[in-house]
Amino acid sequence: MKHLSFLNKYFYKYKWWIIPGIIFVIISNIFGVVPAQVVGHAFNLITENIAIYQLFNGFNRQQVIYDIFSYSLFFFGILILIMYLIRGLFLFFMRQTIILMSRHIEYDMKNEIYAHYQKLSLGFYRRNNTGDLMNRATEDVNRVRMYVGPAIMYTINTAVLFCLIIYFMFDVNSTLAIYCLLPLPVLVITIYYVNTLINNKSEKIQEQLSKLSSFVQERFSGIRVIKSYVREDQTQAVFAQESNAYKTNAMSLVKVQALFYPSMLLLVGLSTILTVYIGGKQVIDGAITPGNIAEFIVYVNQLTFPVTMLGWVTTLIQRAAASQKRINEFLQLAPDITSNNTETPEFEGKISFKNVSFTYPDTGIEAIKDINFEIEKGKFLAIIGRTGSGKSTLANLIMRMYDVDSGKIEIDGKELKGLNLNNYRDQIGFVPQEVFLFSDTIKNNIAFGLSAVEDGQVEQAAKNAAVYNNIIDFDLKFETMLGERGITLSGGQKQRVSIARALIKEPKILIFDDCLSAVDTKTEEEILSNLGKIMKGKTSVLIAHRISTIKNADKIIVLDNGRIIEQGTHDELLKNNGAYAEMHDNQLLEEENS
Ligand SMILES: Nc1ncnc2c1ncn2[C@@H]1O[C@H](COP(=O)(O)OP(=O)(O)OP(=O)(O)O)[C@@H](O)[C@H]1O
Repeated sequence: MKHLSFLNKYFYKYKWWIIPGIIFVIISNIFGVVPAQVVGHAFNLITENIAIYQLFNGFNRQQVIYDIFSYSLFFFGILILIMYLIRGLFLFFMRQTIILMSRHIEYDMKNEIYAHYQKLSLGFYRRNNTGDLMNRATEDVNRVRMYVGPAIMYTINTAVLFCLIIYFMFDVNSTLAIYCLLPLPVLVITIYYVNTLINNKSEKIQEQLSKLSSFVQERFSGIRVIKSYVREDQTQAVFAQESNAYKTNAMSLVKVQALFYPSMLLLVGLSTILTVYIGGKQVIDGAITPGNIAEFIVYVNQLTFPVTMLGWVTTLIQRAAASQKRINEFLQLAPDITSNNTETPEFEGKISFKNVSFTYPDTGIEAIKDINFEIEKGKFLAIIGRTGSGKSTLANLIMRMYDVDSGKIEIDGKELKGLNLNNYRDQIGFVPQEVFLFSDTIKNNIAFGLSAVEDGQVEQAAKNAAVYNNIIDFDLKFETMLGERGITLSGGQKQRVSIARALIKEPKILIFDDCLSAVDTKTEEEILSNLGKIMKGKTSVLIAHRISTIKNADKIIVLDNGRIIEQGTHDELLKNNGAYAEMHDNQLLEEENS
C-alpha cells in the first residue's frame, strides 16, 4: 500500500474534485436510505387501513376510507419517486466529480511517465523490453486509475451507506438489526475469496492472451520467412496449442463466476429470511410494526451491492498497489546521462578523444579501449574496421548516448560531459546504422529534427541525399505515407531519407554510421560529392566498410577489437602496408572478380 502514497500529490492537486465528490456521495446515500422508511410507513398504512376498511363493511363511509387510503398511497409513491430522482441526480454529480478526477489523474500520470521515459538514457531502453515499457504507461496506469476513481468512490459510498443503514436499523430495533447483519461478514469474506480466485484466473487469461498476441504479431512480421521455409502448418499448430491454453483458462474462470452469483444471492436470501422470521416475532411481541420488516428488507437489499463491491474494491486496490510499484520502479530511476549546463554556444566541431575506454554495462563487453585521436574543425574523419570492432560505439560516445568509463571526450576543447546536451545534440546530424522512419509522410520524416520547415528546404535535403528523383516518382511525392499504412521504401531509399533528415539540420558535426551500405557506388559518389559542398568548414565523421567511400578523408582510423590499430590518410595507410592496405587489396580483388 505504501506505493500508492505516490498518488497523494494528485489527490491534493484535485482536492476540489474529491471534496465535493464526498459530499455528493453522502447526500445521494441519504436520499437512498430515507425511502426505506417511507416504504415502512406505507406498509403500516396498508395494514391499518385494511382493518378499518373491513370494519366499515356495508357502510357508505367505506368508499371515503378507500379514497383517503389510495390518495395516501399515491402520495407515498410520489415521495419515493422524488427521493430516488434526487438520489440519481447526486449520483450523477458524484461520478462527474470522482470519476472525472480519476481521468485527470490518469492523464497527468501518463504524461509524467512519458516525460520521464524520454529523460532516461539509451542503456535503459536496452535493459527493458518495449512491451514492458508500454504496459507500465498504459495497462498499469489504467489499473491505478481504477483505484483513484471507482475504488475510492465505492469505498466512500459503502462506508457512508453502512453508517446510515446501521444507524437507522439500530434506531428501530437492535435485536433485528444484529440478526439482519449477521450473514454480512460471511458474505464479505466469501466475496473476497471468490474475487481473489477470479482475479488470479483473469491474470492468467491476460498473460496467455499477451503471449498469444505477441506470437501472432511476431509471426505476421516474419510472414516472409514462414512462407519461404514452408512453416505455415507448424505455425498453425503452435497457434492452436496457445489458443487452447487460453480457452482452458477462460472456461475455468466461467465456472467460478457461475458459482459466484448464486452463492451471493443465497446469502442475501438468508438475510431476508432472518429479517422476516425475527422481525415477525418482534411484531408479535409488539416491539416493531410490520412496516419495519419491509423497511429492513429494503435496507438488506441496499447493502448487498456495496458489500459485493467491497470484495471487488479490495482486489482493485491490490492490483493498483502492484501496478504503482512497477510504475514507481521506473519513475525513481535517475537518468544516467544528465546535463545541467544551460549555455547555448555554437560549436566549431573539433573532436578529441583522450584515453577513452568504454564497457557496455549490461553485457560487460569492453567495446572501446584506450582510444586517442583528434579531428580538427571542418575536417573529414573516417572510421573503418571489422564488424564488431567498436565503430558504432564510438559514434554513440560522440553523441553522448553513453558516458565514457575512463578518459574524456572534448568538443572544441571542452569536456563533453559538461556541455548543454540538448544544445550539443541539436548541432549534430546523426544517421544511425539501423534506419528508423516513422509512420508518417516522407516530408515529415525528413523535417523531423526541425520545428519549422519550408518545402524548399525538404526538397533540397532530398536532392543532397540523392533521393529526390525517387520521391517525385511517387504519386503523392513528399506527402507519401511511409510505414504500415503507407508504402515500403527500398533499403537504399530508406538510408537516403534518413541522410536527408540529418542534412536538413545543416549540422556543425555530421555523423554517418555505416549508412551508405545499401546504396550503389554511383549514388554513393553523388552523395559524397554533395556532402563535400554542404559540409565545407564543418566536421564529418563517416563510418564505412568500403574503402572507396572514405579514401578522400582527412584522417582515417582503423579499429580492431576496440583499439585504434592504424591512423592516417588513405595514401599514408596504403604506404604503411598494414591492415588498411590488406582491406584495400581484398576489396579491389572482390571488385575485379565481380
Ligand atoms: N547496446 C549494446 N549493449 C551491449 N553490447 C553491445 C551493444 N552494442 C554493441 N555491443 C557490443 O560491442 C561491441 C562493438 O559493437 P559495435 O556495434 O560498436 O561494432 P561495429 O564496429 O559498429 O560493428 P558493425 O560494423 O557490425 O556495425 C560488439 O562486441 C557488440 O557485441
